[in-house]
Amino acid sequence: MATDVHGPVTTSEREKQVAGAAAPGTAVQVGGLVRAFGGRAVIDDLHLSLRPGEFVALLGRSGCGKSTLLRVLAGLDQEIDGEVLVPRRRAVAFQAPRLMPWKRVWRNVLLGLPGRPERDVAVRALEEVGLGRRADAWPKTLSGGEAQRASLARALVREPDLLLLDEPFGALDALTRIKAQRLVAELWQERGCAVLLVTHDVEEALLLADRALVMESGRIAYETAVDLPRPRTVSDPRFGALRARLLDRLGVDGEANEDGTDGRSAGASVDGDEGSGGVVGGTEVVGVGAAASGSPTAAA
Ligand SMILES: Nc1ncnc2c1ncn2[C@@H]1O[C@H](COP(=O)(O)OP(=O)(O)OP(=O)(O)O)[C@@H](O)[C@H]1O
Repeated sequence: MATDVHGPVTTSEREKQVAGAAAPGTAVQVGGLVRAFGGRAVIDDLHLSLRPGEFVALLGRSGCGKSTLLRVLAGLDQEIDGEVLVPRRRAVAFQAPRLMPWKRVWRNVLLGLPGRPERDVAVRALEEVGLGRRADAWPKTLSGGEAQRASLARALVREPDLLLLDEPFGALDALTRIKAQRLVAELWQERGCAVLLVTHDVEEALLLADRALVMESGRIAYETAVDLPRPRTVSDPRFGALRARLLDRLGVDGEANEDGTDGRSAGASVDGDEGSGGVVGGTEVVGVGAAASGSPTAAA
C-alpha cells in the first residue's frame, strides 16, 4: 500500500513504522515493489528513490509498466506488494487532460480538492500556466495545449511535493510541446517539487531531467545522471552522447555518435513492445545518485 511520509503527521501505526524507515532527504522510496495482472508480474521487485526537488524521467518500451508504476505512486492502484513511500501531497497529470466537459475550467481545476476552495485559488493556478483569462471557458473550447495546461493547473493547485506526469505532452504538436516542456521546467524551478515524468521521448527526458531511468522487465534496469548545465540544447555534444547511450540502451539505433558530433535532429523516441525481443538486456546502473543541480529554465 502506498504510504505518505510527508505532510501532517500520519495516524496509523503502520504508517508511522514505514515513515520511520524512510531515509532522510528522500521524496520517494520504493522497495521490492510487485504488481501483477492475472498472475503476470508487470512490476517485479522494483526499487526506486527520488530526492526532494529532483526531476526524474522514466523511459522504457511500450508495455513495460511505466504507467502502472505511476498509478501506484499516485495511489490509484494499491493491489501491490512491497514498500512505497510517497509524499502526502502529490498530483498526477496524464496524456489526456481528463477535464469534465460540464464544468467550467476553473471548476475543473478545483475538482476533488477538500473543503470549499474559492474560485481565486483556481484562477491563480491557471495564471501560472498562462490560462488565467480562460477560467470561465468550457473545456471543449480549449485547444489541446490549453487543455493540457488546465490539467497541469489542476495538478499544481494541490501544491504537490511530488508531481507525476504520464506523457503529458504526447498528444501535442511539436511547437506546443516545446512550450509545454518549458512551462513545466519553469514551474518545477519555482515550485521545487520532485517530478517523475513518463515519456517516450529521449530528448524530452534529457532536456528536462536530472536523471533518466529505463524500465525493463518490471524493474529499473538502467539509469544515468543528466549532469548537463541548463538551459540545455540538443546540439550540445554531451547531450548527443547521452542520447546515443540511452537510445542504445532502449534498443533503438541512434544516428548520433558516442561523442554526439553527428546527432539526430529531433524526436528521438521509443516505441516497440516490451517482450518483443529487443536489444536491451541485463541490468546495469550508471551514475546513481545524481544531484538535482542547475536551474531548469529552458527546455529546448
Ligand atoms: N488493469 C490492467 N489489467 C490487466 N493488465 C494490465 C492492466 N493495466 C496494465 N496492464 C498491463 O500491464 C502492462 C504494462 O502496462 P503499462 O500501461 O504500465 O505500460 P507502459 O509502459 O506505460 O506502456 P506505454 O508506454 O505503451 O504507455 C501491459 O502489458 C498492460 O497490458
